[in-house]
Amino acid sequence: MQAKEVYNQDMTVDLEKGNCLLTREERNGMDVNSVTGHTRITREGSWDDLVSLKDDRSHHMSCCSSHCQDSVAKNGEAMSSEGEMKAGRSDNSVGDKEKKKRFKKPPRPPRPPTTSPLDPADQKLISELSELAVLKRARIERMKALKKMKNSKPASSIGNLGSRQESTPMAQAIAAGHLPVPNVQALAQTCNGSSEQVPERYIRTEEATAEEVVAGRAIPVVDLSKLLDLQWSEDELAKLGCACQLGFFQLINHGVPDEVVHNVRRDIAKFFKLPLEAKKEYAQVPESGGLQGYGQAFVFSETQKLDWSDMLYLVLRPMESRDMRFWPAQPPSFRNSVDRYSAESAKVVSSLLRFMAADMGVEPERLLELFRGQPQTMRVTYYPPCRQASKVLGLSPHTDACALTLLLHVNDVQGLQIRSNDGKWLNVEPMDGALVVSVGDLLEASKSPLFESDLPVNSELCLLSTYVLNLDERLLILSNGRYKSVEHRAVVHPNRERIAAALFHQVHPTTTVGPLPELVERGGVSRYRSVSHADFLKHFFSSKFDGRKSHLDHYRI
Ligand SMILES: O=C(O)CCC(=O)C(=O)O
Ligand SMILES: [Fe+2]
Repeated sequence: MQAKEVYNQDMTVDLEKGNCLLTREERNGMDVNSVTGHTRITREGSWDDLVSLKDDRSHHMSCCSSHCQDSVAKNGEAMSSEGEMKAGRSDNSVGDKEKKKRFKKPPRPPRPPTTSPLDPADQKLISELSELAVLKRARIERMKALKKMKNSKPASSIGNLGSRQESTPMAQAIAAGHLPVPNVQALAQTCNGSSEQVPERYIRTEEATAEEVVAGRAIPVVDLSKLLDLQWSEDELAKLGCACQLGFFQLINHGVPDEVVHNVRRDIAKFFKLPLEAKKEYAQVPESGGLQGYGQAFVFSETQKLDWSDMLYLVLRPMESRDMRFWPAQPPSFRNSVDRYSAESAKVVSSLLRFMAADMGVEPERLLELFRGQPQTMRVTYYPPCRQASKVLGLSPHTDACALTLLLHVNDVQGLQIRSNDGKWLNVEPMDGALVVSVGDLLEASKSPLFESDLPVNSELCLLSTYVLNLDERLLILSNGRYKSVEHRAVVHPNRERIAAALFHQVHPTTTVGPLPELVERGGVSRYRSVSHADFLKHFFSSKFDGRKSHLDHYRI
């Protein structure tokens, strides 16, 4: 069964075509952005907001406009030069208007009806020209942006990051200063196609071989359609509660349409198949220590061991935080596919949070308020095959510094492993049609001595849990002390590439994470220090992945 809800429409921007309509969706009192073929910009405000939103994005909208593509269809060269003219148009806008008045084009004669379509060779040529034109436009945009960045101060002045976004993941990563490292996909081609050994910096003998890996123990399965169905809801809620205590589960019947999943998988896979130079159009900007874009992250020293993977990291929500310079325009449907998947996933997360609130005995609306704007980022990780697969790691052990992660296996290659209580690694098999959900650091609570007893968990006990969020002076509990953020890592396959897309869901930037004073007052044990969400992210982005030690334990008292 699919989750169905009624939406009110407000505003839609089609990134591929540059059309702008108004759509707004509300779902159970919370903004939920969703599209069917369009990118939707959901804002509290009005048309004025829409106008001010145009700034950076307008380049992309115009460069990818249907008008532009039309020109390509007729003349590829004309397309690129028109694109370049557009780039410089703003300076001469008055003159242009005058010219337009004087040289008003006569109306086009009606097109004769065409019965015979172009032959396949012509069509292929047209589509190749169109792709080239889009690539060229993207390169121009990127060069302009780089130039702008070089001339401006590093960090806070990058792209469309304003002061309001100081605590976004992107801003934190910029402040952290990640070091650039070689492209692993290219390195893998060299190593796999010859007898060349994998460079020493990738050899992880101690982790990769010393710890035991067990297969065959499945993680829990939660059915969202059952949660939404009164007949099954109670039983399924109990399952969800248990699953969150374990920290990882497979979510089936999640309601994300098959077509949306299919498209995003297809386009992500296509992006990583592009030649290196084309992917680099969207590279991170090392000069500024940026995290967004194509590259790697979490490398802070020249001697640090490196992961056998490349990534594409994008801020997806709130929509005004998007920096389209880093969003691939190849394949042409990439942006639309990611946007639709982002919107559908945000809906899934809202549903899950409601049920989690019910499981914790917390008012759903108050919990959802912490997630307003639905902050969401995406890390797509590409793990090339490696002849010495057992000696490298695709992604070092870590916990996710967010509230909830939705992981999509872009292809069917297994590689995710989670740390079990006995310290062994468990393989997580991708399940057809499922999303892997994991509890992040923000939803974790330390084990309070109270919860080690057999007392039932209810809202009174929630007050005694150790991890809470303080929003605008009001204390709200995010976890009732039961949920767990589990350490996990990714291994690589000896002869198959693997791709996984993780969507991280954060709380609103103004939120403060910290222990509940009542806990201390009532003689409980406070296990974590209070910290602003901004500092929480800052620390996450400035430490290398090192299991739980790297981040969550930093806040333990
Ligand atoms: O590739 C995977 O399966 C895991 C990815 C992951 O843990 C992450 O991106 O945080
Ligand atoms: Fe992760």
